[in-house]
Amino acid sequence: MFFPLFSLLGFTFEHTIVCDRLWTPKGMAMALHALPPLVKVAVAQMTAISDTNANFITCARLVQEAAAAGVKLLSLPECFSFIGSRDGEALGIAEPLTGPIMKRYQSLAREAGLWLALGGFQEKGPDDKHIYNTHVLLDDYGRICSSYRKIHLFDVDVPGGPVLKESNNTAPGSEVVVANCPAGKLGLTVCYDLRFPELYQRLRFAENAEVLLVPSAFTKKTGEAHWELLLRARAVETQCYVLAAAQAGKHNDKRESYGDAMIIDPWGTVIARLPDKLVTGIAVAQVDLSMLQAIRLRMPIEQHRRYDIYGPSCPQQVPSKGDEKHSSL
Ligand SMILES: O=C(O)CNC(=O)[C@H](CS)NC(=O)CCC(=O)C(=O)O
Repeated sequence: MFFPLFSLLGFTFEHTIVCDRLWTPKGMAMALHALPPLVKVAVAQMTAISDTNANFITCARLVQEAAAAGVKLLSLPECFSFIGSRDGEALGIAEPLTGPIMKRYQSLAREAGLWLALGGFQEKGPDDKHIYNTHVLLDDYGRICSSYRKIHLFDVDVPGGPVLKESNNTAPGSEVVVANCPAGKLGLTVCYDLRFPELYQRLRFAENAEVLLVPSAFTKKTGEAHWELLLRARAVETQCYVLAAAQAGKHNDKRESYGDAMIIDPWGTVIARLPDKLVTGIAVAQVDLSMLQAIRLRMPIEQHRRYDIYGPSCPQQVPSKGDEKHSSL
């Protein structure tokens, strides 16, 4: 009974839920407010190289394309500004967030009038040997709203693929970051973070995120095996939208990324993806927060959690009594 009903996602389903909500006191209160508007969002796919200017030109084109399509939030992939061909090359181009590279992207967001999530910027690090891999959110005036420094570094000997040791040149961040934007409450993450569900659990169940950003530069090998699987799992288990911008194709002789940028809804359905895994472009979809709320209301996994048995994956997850943040709709 339950699942066939759920499979009717769409206007009919949404309408049913909206009516259902009216029967609860909170639903009544909600009915007095307008439903959350549908907001167009997009993810970008590109092949960054070791030339910040060339990459900027590509990003500017994608931003203009997004603005022309009425997009309010565009997510650019990890390393949108630079992918080096030698180990440690990124150290040479790293800048503080107040530097000229960031200024150019700020102008881009302001001129296009859209929010721009810069999925992994080479931010000058704590010492000469390390950068931060920083996800920066710009608003539609080009102001820096939030920044998140990648906390899980990719030190992996990929089976059948390259050995990468991100921590050689990158220092990890230490904070979980959420930020409000017109598309909802964003959870900022980067690439390899995707493999650590505890972070996403915290973003949803402690920080109340609604849209998870996972800008990436996945390796070809691991992308083939895990990319879509992990993204859809994160969407389903958090009941969030997932925006996954991606690097794609050959950056240089040694480095190749998987591509397949996509947008997933809170039911786990891929609602937009680049038609070709290797093409440069954007994929556009609408974020519908009333649909997200409907799913959370009908399947209240937030209330069904048994922290008393298996413990929280982070202490912040345990709701304190009367904490509004943790109550369902
Ligand atoms: O090194 C740079 O230039 C920028 N950083 C990256 O591209 C990072 C670290 S090497 N890549 C990943 O995290 C891939 C994760 C991945 O592929 C997986 O989890 O399977």
